[in-house]
Formats: sequence, structure tokens, C-alpha cells
Amino acid sequence: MAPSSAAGRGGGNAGLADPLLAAGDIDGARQVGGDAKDKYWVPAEEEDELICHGGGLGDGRQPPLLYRTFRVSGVLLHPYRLLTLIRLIAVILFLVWRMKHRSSDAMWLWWISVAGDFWFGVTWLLNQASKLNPIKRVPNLSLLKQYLDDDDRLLPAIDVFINTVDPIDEPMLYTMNSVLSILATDYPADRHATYFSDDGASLVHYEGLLETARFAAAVWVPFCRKHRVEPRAPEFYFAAAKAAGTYEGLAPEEFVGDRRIVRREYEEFKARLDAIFAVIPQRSEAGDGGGNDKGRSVKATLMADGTQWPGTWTEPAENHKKGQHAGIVKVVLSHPNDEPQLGKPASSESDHAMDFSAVDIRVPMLVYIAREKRPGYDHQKKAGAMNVQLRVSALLTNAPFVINFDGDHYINNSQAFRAAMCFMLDARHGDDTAFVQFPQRFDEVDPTDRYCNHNRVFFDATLLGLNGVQGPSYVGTGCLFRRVALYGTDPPRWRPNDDAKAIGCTAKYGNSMPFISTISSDCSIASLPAMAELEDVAKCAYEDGTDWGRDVGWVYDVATEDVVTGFRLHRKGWRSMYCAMEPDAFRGTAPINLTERLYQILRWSGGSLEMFFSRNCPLLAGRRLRAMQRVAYTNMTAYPVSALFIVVYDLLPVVWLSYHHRRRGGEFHIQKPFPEYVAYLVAVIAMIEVIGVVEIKWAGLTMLDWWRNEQFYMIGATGVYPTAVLHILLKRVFGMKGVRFKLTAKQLAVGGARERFAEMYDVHWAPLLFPTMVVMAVNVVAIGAATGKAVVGGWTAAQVAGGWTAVQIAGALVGLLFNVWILVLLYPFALGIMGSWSKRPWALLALLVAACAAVAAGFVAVHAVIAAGFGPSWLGWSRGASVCVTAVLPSGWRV
Ligand SMILES: O=c1ccn([C@@H]2O[C@H](COP(=O)(O)OP(=O)(O)O[C@H]3O[C@H](CO)[C@@H](O)[C@H](O)[C@H]3O)[C@@H](O)[C@H]2O)c(=O)[nH]1
Ligand SMILES: [Mn+2]
Repeated sequence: MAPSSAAGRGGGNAGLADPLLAAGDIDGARQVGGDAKDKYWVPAEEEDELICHGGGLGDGRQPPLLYRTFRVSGVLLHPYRLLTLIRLIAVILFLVWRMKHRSSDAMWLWWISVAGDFWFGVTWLLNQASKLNPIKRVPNLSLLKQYLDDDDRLLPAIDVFINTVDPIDEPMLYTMNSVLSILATDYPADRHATYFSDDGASLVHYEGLLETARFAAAVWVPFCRKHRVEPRAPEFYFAAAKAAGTYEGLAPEEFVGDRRIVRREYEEFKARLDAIFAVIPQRSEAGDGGGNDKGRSVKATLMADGTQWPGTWTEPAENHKKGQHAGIVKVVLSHPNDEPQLGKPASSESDHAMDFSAVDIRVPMLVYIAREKRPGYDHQKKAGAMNVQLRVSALLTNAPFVINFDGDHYINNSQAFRAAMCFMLDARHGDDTAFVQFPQRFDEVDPTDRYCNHNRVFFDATLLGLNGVQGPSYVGTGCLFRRVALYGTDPPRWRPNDDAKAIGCTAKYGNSMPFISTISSDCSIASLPAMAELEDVAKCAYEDGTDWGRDVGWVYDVATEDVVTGFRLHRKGWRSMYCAMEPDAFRGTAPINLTERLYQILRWSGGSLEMFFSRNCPLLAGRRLRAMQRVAYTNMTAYPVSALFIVVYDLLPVVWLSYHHRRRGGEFHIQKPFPEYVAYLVAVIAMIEVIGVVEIKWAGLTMLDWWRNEQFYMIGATGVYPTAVLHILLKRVFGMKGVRFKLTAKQLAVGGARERFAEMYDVHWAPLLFPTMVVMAVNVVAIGAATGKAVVGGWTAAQVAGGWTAVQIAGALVGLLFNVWILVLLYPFALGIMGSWSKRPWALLALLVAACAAVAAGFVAVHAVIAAGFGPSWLGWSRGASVCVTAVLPSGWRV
């Protein structure tokens, strides 16, 4: 879900990873004043942190402290906490005041709004409380290097998982770029292996992977090692205007020439990838159906050797279609030797144009997996795919650590794996750390981040807050796990007898004895297991009656498998670490189409609620979950409930209208005395923004980041969250299915075929858009009516008649201001439904003004009719309408 203003890349590796330290300043005692982002961070007292378990490589040596801890300096932290306290007091006073003044024109509404204000107060507190002690931890790569005696072979092994579903919806070019960035990352080739999960089981992916493996081994990986280029995803490497940092490779004089060759090779590679989409159908058309299928109407999809592809076919057929096909495990690149292997010198022959004689040319293992799919099974989407990866990788490489990537996320900083190891091997909490989460950063988001794709408040503030408690929640791609933690074991500090290994049993882990034996054995790459064993653990039936998806592996039945899986680890007593690096460790793509984005937050908010109402409810966790962590998880899972109140507030104008109709005129007040009520509201809302300004400072955000976050909360709260709540109600009450995992479609932004950010200007109509449109309309009408009323002198008349005071007029104006405020919050949404018209924002402004004016004109007209003697004026509701929406304002009260 977030990128930041890129500070210049430092000189050495230490500089790469230490955003807080000047390049090369390894001791790090000094603070950097230059980077505004880190101005307010100071070293924390490290002595306080108990050194408990040893951590490290387990070779008996005491590992050094591999990361440094920083906290927010008192200049900001104290005011931040004080303001929070003051607002808490203000909210309490407000609620007490309301209880003392039980006076309204409609008491039932009064009760609802009191409940709403109470709920908003509580959720604000839950959200704010977990942010009061933000902590940054900065890995020290130089110390790691020292600790490993400069011997990379001591680095722990990592199994890398990458997931994809469809080569079109998730463009294969990006997926293969991610694979290339993993194969070429700066980690020993024999210490990591990549498991590519293809939930579509398409031959296109498999052949794409073969091409990628060839390109990686012959060209890309040795080139990256030789010249130490970054990032190691070619599409993004070549797209970068110019290599930013200084040259750090082995042969500066050959760089320009080699780069040119690689660029050409890459273009050819891309053409071959593209061709696969055409080659496979052609081949299958020409083929004889693989021998087995003669006489049948459907042509089998054939592999290059003429045999039938076991997965899905271009023309779907029985046992070869989506949701119904065999499991496939294929080793695309086998595991390399332990010893570096140097390449060949350049030769005049075209195939050795580059000199790799000083470069280790080994490439890491690469495995293709398509799990079995059968009708009647719930395949549990991404969580199911990752559990299969977990078992297959156990049989092949069984690395103690695993990291998972979405198909569209690539490694942007080759030091990332080592940085994660700094946390896992550290003497303080290393052994108790289940996972290291990296922030999610995105390319190809429009510069103003219209739909808040970067989520910076979450990634740069909220997660740092959690980092100071038990650790960040797991939020998906870019998270490195300790394998045994995923198997459901206890962390060492909660393991009284220190029986380090989990005891395997079939009831828990399933029937594969080879798999169970890996649980208690160390990393083994000795011999390739039989293919049947591999396919066995990729079968749908494998998990029947086991603990998979419950207490073992990634958790099922919740649309956000990430948060709930992280929660399961935290409640067991594990902790987690947050690792933000400069340059960003990983980068990916985000949905910049409004509808796609709304469906994404529907999945997230719906998944959160599913979690809250499941056995993984934070309120049910035992004592190993830290108190503040519980508070944070409660907020993180219950936040969409706010939508219930917001919907009520949204509909209030209608209520007002009918009330006034019945009561034959007069003003309507939800709370009396009204001016004091408005004053309280303004105060507590304004304080949120004041606290926000301090947060912006310590988190290193911009006003725009903060503002987008506010806006997108309101957009979500008016349409998506109510929908999520409805989903859960239907699921709970009527047993319907929960929120489904709708894949976010990704657009190919490269190649210049489409204009930049074209996706943003496409309007995909969906029911999810309508509630927010209604809210916008209500506010436009309210403004228009209020204006119209002013025009016809309605206010003045009312003042005279009702003995209005200046305070009341001010109250009315504030009400109007709030309507405008809501429209400003929903502005990105309005842009979204305008499609390409939104390229001219003045058009939208003009439209809104015109709409208000039209309503005002209508009002004046109606007034004229009434003035001509047609009954009482009920139009006083308009001011009520303005105020009613005020209550919708509690923004920022969510994760
Ligand atoms: O049946 C499925 C569906 C999805 N995926 C993969 O899941 C990943 C994420 O899907 P995407 O549609 O891109 O969702 P996002 O909302 O962008 O993903 C975010 O939110 C998810 C949880 O909702 C997390 O799992 C992700 O890591 C996080 O990046 C992609 O690699 C998909 O290929 C599968 O492997 N199988
Ligand atoms: Mn995604």
C-alpha cells in the first residue's frame, strides 16, 4: 500500500540501507540534519532493550546488534501526546455535555447521533493510541557483513514466493520482470530459490518462465552482478532516466558497451515473451492433439515437445479449464552448486559479447507451480496458493525463511534480503521475530496520487506506531517470514522447555511423510524428491481435515489473508519488525482506476470485518497479544462499522424534510442548544487536523499525503464501508458468501501504446459508485437550497420571526461550510466519475457551481410559489441539511 521523496543514494551499502545515517557513518551516533524526513528522529536508549535469546546463526557466537533504534524527538513527541490527551478530554466533555442536554427536535435521532459520536470518539482513540510511541529501526548492513566474516555463504537461505493468476490481467512482462529482479538480487545464488505460483495454470506462464530463465542466466544476472546495477528489474532499470548513483561495479570502462548489448537483448527477450501468446495457439492448432484427443472437437494445448499441457487450455476442456486441472510442479532452473562459478571471457562469436570471466554466473533455483484445482473445493485464492508454495518449497529447499511477492512487485533495492536478516539474526528480538514487513511502494501512480494509492499515512505513520508495540501488521507483498512460525510453533520466549522444533503430525500437517520430516530437519537440498511427492502436496484434497489455513500456514476464509495471518502470529506471542529502506526495498503497481481502487478497499474493509467476526477476533486473543497491539487490531478490523452511523447521517436531510413538512415550518435542531453543539463539533474536528499536522512532521509526510488520506476515508465511508458491512451481515445472518477476492486488474503502462495514466480516466460504472454519488447530490442540494434561501431573504425573515441571534446565523453559516467541506473531501471521487473530463478540473468546479445554482434557482422559484399563498414554508430544512452532514466528518479514524 506507499513511496517517499527519494533521498540521494549514499555511497556504500551502508548508505543504501541507512536512511537515518550519512553514507558510511556506520556507528550512526550522528543524526542527519540534511534529510527533512528524519529531522525529528533521535537514537533510542538501546540499553533498555533486553538481550534475551542470542539470535544469530546458531553457531555459538554472540551476534552483534544488527539494527539501531530511533524514536521521535521530544520536540514533537510531547506535543503530539499532549494534543491527543487534550482532544480526548474535549471529546469526553462533549459527550458529557450532550448527555446533560437531552434536547432535540427528534429524540430518536438524538440517540443515534450520540451513539455515533461516542463510536467515533472510541475509534479515534483506538487509532490514535497505537501511534503514540513510533519507532524506526535501521538495519546495519556493514555489521552484518562483519558478523558473517565477509562470507556470504553463511547467510541463511530464503525461499521466495511469487504469485500470479493471469498473464493478461497481470501483464506477464511485469511478472517476469519481478522474477528477473529476484533471480538477480544481491544474495548468494545457492542461498535462495524462487517458487512461482500460477493460479491460472497457463502454459503461457510456464513458457514465459523458461524464456526468463534463459535470459537471466545468459545475460541479465551476470550483467547485474558485474556492474552492480539497480534496480534489477530490466523494465524499470532501462526506464530510469540515468543511473543515479556512482558506478559501483567491477568494470567501469565496459559498462556503456555492455549496457547497450543488454538493452538490445532485453528488447529481443520482450519480443519472445510477446510471441508466446501467439505461438502456443498456433502450435496447438497445427498439432494432432497430442495423440489422445483425435476425433474430439477441442484442440489440446501443446507444449513445445508436442505433448499435452496438463494445466488449462486455450480452448477450455474437461480437466483442462479454470478451476479444474491437474497440479503441476516443474523445476525450471535447478539448484546451483555451493561454489561460485565464473563465466567466459568475451569472444568474437556473437553469443559471448560480454566478458563475464570475473563474474559468478550461477542463477538461483526456479520452480513453476500450478496447484491442482477441482470443482467443489474452495481454493482459498492467494492464501491457498501460498500454502502450496510453502509445502513444495519445504520438499525442495526448505529454507528457514520465506518471503512473498505479488506478481507485480519487484525488488528495487538488492540489499533488501540482507536488511531483513539484520532483524532476524539480531541478538535482541531476532529469535522471537516471525516476520519483517517492508512498506509497499508504487510506480505509475499519478503525481497527485488522486486515490491515495500510496497510503503514506498508513505506511509512514501507523506502521511505525505499531513498530513501537509488538510490530507492524502483515499487509501482504514484501514480507519475510520465519518458516517455523508459519507452521504454528510458539516463539522461543513462550516456549518453556525450548523444544525448538515443532513436532510434526499428520492430523495437523497432512499425510505427506516427506513433508512432515522436513519440519524438524534443517535446510536440505540434498536430492530432488520424486515428482509424485511434490504433486501430492499440491493437491486440493491434501488439506482436508488438517490444520492448514487455520493454525498452520496462511489463514483461510478471510479476504485479507495478510492481516489475519499476521494476527495469528502476534497472538502466539511472536513479534514483527518494520523495515523501510532508501531506496525502497520493493516496488509495485497500484490500481489508479476509481472502480478498481474501490473494489480493493472493499476487499480490505470486508476482510477486516470478516476477521473481527471470526475466531480471529482481536478481543478473543490471549495474554500473549500485547494490550496496545490488541487495541490496534481492534481498530484495524472494526473500523468499517463507522459506516453504519455515517449512512444514517447521510440520510438525515430526508428525515429533516419530512419532519418539517409535518411540523409546518420552523427550524429543526438535532441538538439544542444548537450554537454550543456546533462549537463543540468544530473544536473536536479541528483538533484532528492539528494533531495531523504534528504527525505529518514526524512521519515526514506532505500535507497532500495527509489530505488524500482524509479524502479517501470519506470516499470509502460513504460507499464502500457500508457495502462491506452489508456483506458481512448477509454472510452472518443468511449464510451467504463473504467478500470475494477480486483480482485488481493491472494495466501495462509501458510501451507508449496508451497514454500515461489512461486508466485513471476510464470510468467503469458499478453499483459501488452510487451511494457516494447520492451523498454528493445531497450536499449540492443543501448548498443550493441554502443559497436560494439567502437570496429570497429567508434567513432574515426567519431571524426576525424567531428572534435569531448572531450566534445562530454563524451556526447556519458553519453548516453551509460543512457541506462545502464534504464536497471538497469527495472531490477525487467526483473527478473519478468524470472520466477524461477530469483533466480539466475547472470543468468540475463549474459543474458543481452550476448544480448549486440550479438548485438555488429552483428554490427561489418554489419560494415564489409559496409566497403566492400556497401553504407554509417547509424549506427551512435546508439549513438542517447543511448541519446534518457535519457529523460525517470524523475522518482519519481508521487504519
Ligand atoms: O486466486 C488468487 C488471487 C490472487 N492471487 C495473487 O494475489 C496477489 C495480490 O492480488 P491483487 O489483485 O494485486 O490485490 P492487491 O489489493 O493489489 O493486493 C494487496 O492486498 C492483498 C490482500 O487483500 C495482499 O495479499 C497483497 O499482498 C497486497 O499487495 C497477486 O499477486 C495475485 O496474483 C493469487 O495468487 N491467487
Ligand atoms: Mn496488487
